[in-house]
Amino acid sequence: MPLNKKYNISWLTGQFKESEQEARYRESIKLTVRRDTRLALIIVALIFAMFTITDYNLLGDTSGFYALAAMRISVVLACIALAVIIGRVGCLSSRPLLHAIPLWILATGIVVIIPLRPESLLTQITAVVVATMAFYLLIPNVLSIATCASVFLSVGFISAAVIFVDVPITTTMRLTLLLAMANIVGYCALLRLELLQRRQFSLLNDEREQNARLQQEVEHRRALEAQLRMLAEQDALTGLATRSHFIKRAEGLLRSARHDNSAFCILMIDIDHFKRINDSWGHMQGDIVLKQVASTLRCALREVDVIGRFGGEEFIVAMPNIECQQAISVATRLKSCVATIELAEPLDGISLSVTIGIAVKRDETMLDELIQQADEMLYKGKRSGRNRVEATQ
Ligand SMILES: Nc1nc2c(ncn2[C@@H]2O[C@H](COP(=O)(O)OP(=O)(O)OP(=O)(O)O)[C@@H](O)[C@H]2O)c(=O)[nH]1
Repeated sequence: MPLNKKYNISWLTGQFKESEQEARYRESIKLTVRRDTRLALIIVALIFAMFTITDYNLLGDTSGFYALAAMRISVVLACIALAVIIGRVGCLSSRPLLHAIPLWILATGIVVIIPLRPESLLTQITAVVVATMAFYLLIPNVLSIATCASVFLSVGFISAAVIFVDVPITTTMRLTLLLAMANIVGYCALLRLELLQRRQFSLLNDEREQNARLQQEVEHRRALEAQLRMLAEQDALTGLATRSHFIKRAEGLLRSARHDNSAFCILMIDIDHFKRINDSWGHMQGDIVLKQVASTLRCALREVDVIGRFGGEEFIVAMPNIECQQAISVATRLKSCVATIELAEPLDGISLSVTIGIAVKRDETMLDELIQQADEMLYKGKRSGRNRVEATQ
């Protein structure tokens, strides 16, 4: 699809067909238009003022020269005043008719020269052609207004030439043709420029929208990734580490312990007769007990200890820098903490207990061996009557 059609740009005016889109575009070029308008006004004022020298050469110290000079000074002052106002309060690019005031002033100024200096007609023709080009390309404005101002200048100039200089018909026709050509070239050049700028604006907007969508997608994916990571690392019921995440972290602790030749223990903790709670009060109440035991154990451990849910009502702890006797004391404390848990209704009155098996690192013991040893100690404790701590020798 052609870009003009895709972006809804009129091929005749070079503007967006939708007024809102056009307003957005104008807003985006406001600063550039302001800067360019001021610059153009100052340049035009300087050029217009410079012609006073040729006026003096032609007219000398006459009243005609002073009338012309006064007119030139008014135009130059009007241009400078406008440049200052635009610098202070911003330009009127959103109101093209008002924004075109400099064009009307200049066009009128050029046309007024003819009755004041009829003999300079030939020189003025060049000035009108240059001014027409400047109206289209130098002084920023929308195509339709630039065209109106340029046509006003051309028609005004030809009319003044016919009325005040009395040019022959053939010269008038040549002049008309020349100015018509200048207008057509200026119109086509500005139309092309307007189309290109609006296409560029639309492409840039498309790119920005795509980037924003991409950014959203990236953020969404990141959030999903974090959610997945949490699901993989954190047990949904108790908030403790999942079995796989525990193994990963415990491996790291054991590696460091081997490297530093420091102590390391594994504790396997199992709630006693948990099935009875489920059977008597249902799984929902069982879940509440699991959560409470998990948070009690977590709070009773050090920051460096890693605790995970190994499965069902079984928890596992990796403890770095702790010797067997200290581990037994910790396990005994954990047992007491669990025993003091006060359950809410309907479980109030039930006292909980846990059995704990401890395995202590020997020189080259692997993690799975330690877990197995802790498990054996746990079942030794269960067989010996529960609510106990058993450790490898
Ligand atoms: N509510 C709840 N129960 C669970 C969950 N996971 C496992 N269980 C239950 O935990 C119970 C474990 O029972 P057992 O292995 O016989 O152990 P126990 O009753 O604690 O007996 P001992 O360990 O020998 O003292 C079973 O009833 C399982 O259904 C869970 O996520 N929520």
